[in-house]
Amino acid sequence: MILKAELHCHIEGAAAPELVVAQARKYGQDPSPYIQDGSFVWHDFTSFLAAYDFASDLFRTEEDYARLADHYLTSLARDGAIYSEVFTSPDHAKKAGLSPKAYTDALGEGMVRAKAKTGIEGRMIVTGVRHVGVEAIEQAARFAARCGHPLVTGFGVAGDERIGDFEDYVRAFEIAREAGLGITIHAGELMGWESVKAALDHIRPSRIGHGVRAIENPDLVRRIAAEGVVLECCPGSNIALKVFDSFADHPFPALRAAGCKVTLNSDDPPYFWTSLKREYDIAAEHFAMNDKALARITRTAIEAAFVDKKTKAMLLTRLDARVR
Ligand SMILES: Nc1ncnc2[nH]cnc12
Ligand SMILES: [Zn+2]
Repeated sequence: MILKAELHCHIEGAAAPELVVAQARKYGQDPSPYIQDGSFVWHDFTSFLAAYDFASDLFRTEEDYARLADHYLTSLARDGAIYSEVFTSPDHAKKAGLSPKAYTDALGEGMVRAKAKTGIEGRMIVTGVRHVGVEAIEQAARFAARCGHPLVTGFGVAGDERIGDFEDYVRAFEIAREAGLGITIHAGELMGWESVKAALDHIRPSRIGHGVRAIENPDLVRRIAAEGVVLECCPGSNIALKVFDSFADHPFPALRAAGCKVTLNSDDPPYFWTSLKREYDIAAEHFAMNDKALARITRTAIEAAFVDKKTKAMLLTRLDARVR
């Protein structure tokens, strides 16, 4: 099995429908508007967010979150992943009455449990959510900067890209950068190349969440390649959300051929009927990538990981031992 690494997965969005149904039962909620026949139901980005928020609101206690992280990382490890970064969302936990610290500690506990069973290394990227607002994003950055949790190594912004301006997030990212956190921001998913350019100009991230619509501007593609910005690509998500019509139309191969650093990620796997393993399978089937090329994708992800040098070296050694 090819060893894998993931940089872009929202932990609330990784909750399998069976787990969400069990949580709904636990809290006396009816999941049927959002889950039917064991599958999430939505039809566009707005209704996807509604299903996502419904499911997220069913994780309320520390044990709920510990189990969620343990469940997801353990399943990733079974699919050959040796490293996982997940986006965390203190705003979701706050709604359930859990402090950002209790929420983060709980997810960290789940990661420790998964590592004990499988060896998978996990890290957390605290995210602010665009459609919650600028003040909440800055609060999330301040929390990320001062929480001191050893597994919190990054800060990012996700949410509805159609809302808000990149300039508005500069302060939040400065707080995070000053604290030594890795920086990534969603751009070029729901919006076009201008959004990716604005993210680069204003936020100066080392990685972009998605970024795939940079393909609309060849100068921008050249800039991404020249600056070595890493793209957290999520092809299965993009097709499910109709960002592109089909895998044949997906720019992953073109971006890679242009010298951009690309990685493979699942985003919100059960919502998009995917998994990290399926993303690698998609790349093999639709982008004609052989095992060696896929191992190079894993290497790119580990090299771009928000993780200490010693752990990074250990992960690369594990990868190289398998590739040889
Ligand atoms: N695909 C996505 N884009 C933006 N924000 C998200 N939050 C969860 N999934 C997301
Ligand atoms: Zn995402």
